[in-house]
Amino acid sequence: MSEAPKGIVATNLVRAYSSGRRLCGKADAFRAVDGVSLTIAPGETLGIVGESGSGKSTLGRMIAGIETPTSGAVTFWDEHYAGVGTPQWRRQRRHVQVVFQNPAAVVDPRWSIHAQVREALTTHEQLAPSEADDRTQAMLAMVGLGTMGKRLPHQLSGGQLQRAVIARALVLNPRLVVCDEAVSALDVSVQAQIINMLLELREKLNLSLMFISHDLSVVRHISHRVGVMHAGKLLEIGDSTTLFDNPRHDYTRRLLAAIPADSPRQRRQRDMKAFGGRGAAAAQPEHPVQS
Ligand SMILES: Nc1ncnc2c1ncn2[C@@H]1O[C@H](COP(=O)(O)OP(=O)(O)OP(=O)(O)O)[C@@H](O)[C@H]1O
Repeated sequence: MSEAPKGIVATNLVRAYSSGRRLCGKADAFRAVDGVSLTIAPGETLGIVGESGSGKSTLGRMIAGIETPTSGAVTFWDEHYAGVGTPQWRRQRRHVQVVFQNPAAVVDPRWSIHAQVREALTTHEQLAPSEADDRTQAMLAMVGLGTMGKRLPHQLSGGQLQRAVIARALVLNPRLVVCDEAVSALDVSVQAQIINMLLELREKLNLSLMFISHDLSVVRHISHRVGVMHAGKLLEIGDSTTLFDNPRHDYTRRLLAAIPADSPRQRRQRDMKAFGGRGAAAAQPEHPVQS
């Protein structure tokens, strides 16, 4: 019997940047990410929270393989990331996709969304034109844009455009999607629709998700486990319910204090209303990894 897939394993990741100052004649460096180790299992959603500047996006970029760590390593289903730009890296890139906050910034305003999703697919796979069209259409239908493929980006709402960007990421059948503030720019009701769609697709495609967000209630809702970043370090990481109900660290308690204080019942009602009653509990990861 083959061994169970291992997902993502990050070990002691450090990313140092120059602070722009010189100390005793030497360039001074600070660590945006400072010794972070974590795992994400197949099918698991790991939420990452922390104040602005705590290193969440830098960590996400290293996990996605688009930023090279100063030290430490990421293995992706047992393979180390190859150097950025190498042929091996290009092969690995299709398995990990990133969805950022502003969809308008990452689409080509002159191309229809069908053309953009199709192009992502045909860049990585040699397909007969009709098969490329069929798979593109099926993916657009999966994100609720089945009738909108011919539209240009400016003919879509912000939420529809983010769906198109998600379709472009998922058409390659990635194993991991890093969502960096992926719903933060959207209206609350549209956020809930996109989150519900991600939850459905996560189950359908057995996706691993790294979900970086300032919005703790969304993170709580979508994540199996949550990590708290502060000044480049992972202060604590654990099961979502335990971390939110019983944080170990003072900093986490202060961060959680920013969530509107409502009772568990009110919270459930709010979640039911916004998310149709589904959440992290709806699907357990295939191979949960304990940190
Ligand atoms: N390319 C870079 N060069 C220099 N410093 C950088 C670079 N990228 C990020 N930083 C710095 O690293 C630190 C962490 O940044 P990062 O964007 O990872 O934080 P964040 O937690 O995602 O913040 P936010 O929630 O505001 O997006 C910040 O102090 C930032 O200014």
